[in-house]
Amino acid sequence: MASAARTASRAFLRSTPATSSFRPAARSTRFAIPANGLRASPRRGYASEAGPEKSGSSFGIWALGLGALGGGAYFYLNGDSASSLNKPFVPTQADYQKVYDAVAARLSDETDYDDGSYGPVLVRLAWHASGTYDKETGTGGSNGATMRFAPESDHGANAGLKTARDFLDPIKAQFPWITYSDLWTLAGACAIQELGGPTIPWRPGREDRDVAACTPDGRLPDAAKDQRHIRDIFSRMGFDDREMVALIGAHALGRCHTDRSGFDGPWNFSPTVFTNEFFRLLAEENWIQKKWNGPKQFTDKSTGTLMMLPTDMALMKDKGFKKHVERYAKDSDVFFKEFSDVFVKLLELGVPFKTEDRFVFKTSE
Ligand code: HEM
Repeated sequence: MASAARTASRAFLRSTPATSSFRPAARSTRFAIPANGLRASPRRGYASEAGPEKSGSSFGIWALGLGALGGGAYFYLNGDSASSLNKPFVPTQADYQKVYDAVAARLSDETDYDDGSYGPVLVRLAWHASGTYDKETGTGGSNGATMRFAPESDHGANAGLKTARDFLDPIKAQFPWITYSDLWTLAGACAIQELGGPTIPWRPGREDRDVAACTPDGRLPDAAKDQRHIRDIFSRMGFDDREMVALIGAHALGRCHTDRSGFDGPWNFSPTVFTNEFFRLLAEENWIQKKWNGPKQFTDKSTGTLMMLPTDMALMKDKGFKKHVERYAKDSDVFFKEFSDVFVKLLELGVPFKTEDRFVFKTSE
């Protein structure tokens, strides 16, 4: 069970600040909130829960009206249990919450993997799907889910992500109306929330694209490099120093695998709980180069069981980055807030949304 994994993992925490369990008060609301962060009235915006299934013969007019309004309606003509044959299916916030719940349930059921959760690899899938964005050309980003296809699936940086894609296949089969690109990003938001992180307001609207939209290799960061490389890669996506550091704080979750990246080990003692431990350890531990027959990485002097990548260490070498590492190490609430904002931005890069409203999913108990 994910909650059991969480409990076990929390026991590993050495000195997580009390504030690390911070959750914004809005996390349990099911209301849509607009992109500017202000709360909107319930059921406003993207799609009404009173869907067209109920409108019978007026469907044609209804659908035309929706199209004219650019309402982002989806038409799913076969197979969903909720919609009878040949009637359109327009997903509502409640439908996306069902997808969220199914991902959360699967996370909670499938604990016989890595440190007890597929959550970290789902976060990495959402990030690698989105982090190919190039603001100059408008190419890449989460719109398209082109990592389903070679050559993108075979890019070195994406090694191991088939595990995450396969994990989501039964969810896609259960909710065939959702696009892969919406599903992968929704699952990333779900994993952050379910692993104790901040709420990640999310909105639908991504469309799957074909193999022709695959991005060229080399758009994702190379962990062996330095701060210049981090700035090159992340400013191509449109992020500033503060946002770059906040995003890399996702290394609170998961671990490196020798058969994927070549690197080895977790960044902290609670790899299935979202915390600011990555920053605290980066700022406070004594990190030494690991002696091994593998790529250059660093290990903590105290226990020799944790790891940092060269790019993680670069965050402490660079003045512009270091001040944010120290801010986040000191204040978990600030990290949670700024991570949420920038993760939302990452998942939305280059997506031609038709709605301003975002959903805040209810986290499982
Ligand atoms: C300089 C930027 C970054 C570099 C060089 C980098 C590199 C890596 C590497 C080498 C791994 C290990 C992969 C494996 O062996 O399984 C990894 C894992 C991971 N990364 Fe990053 N990463 C970066 C930024 C990010 C960002 C921005 C996020 C999310 C917002 C992220 C989330 C993760 C997660 C959650 C894992 C753990 C996956 C697992 O446990 O399977 N990373 N990263």
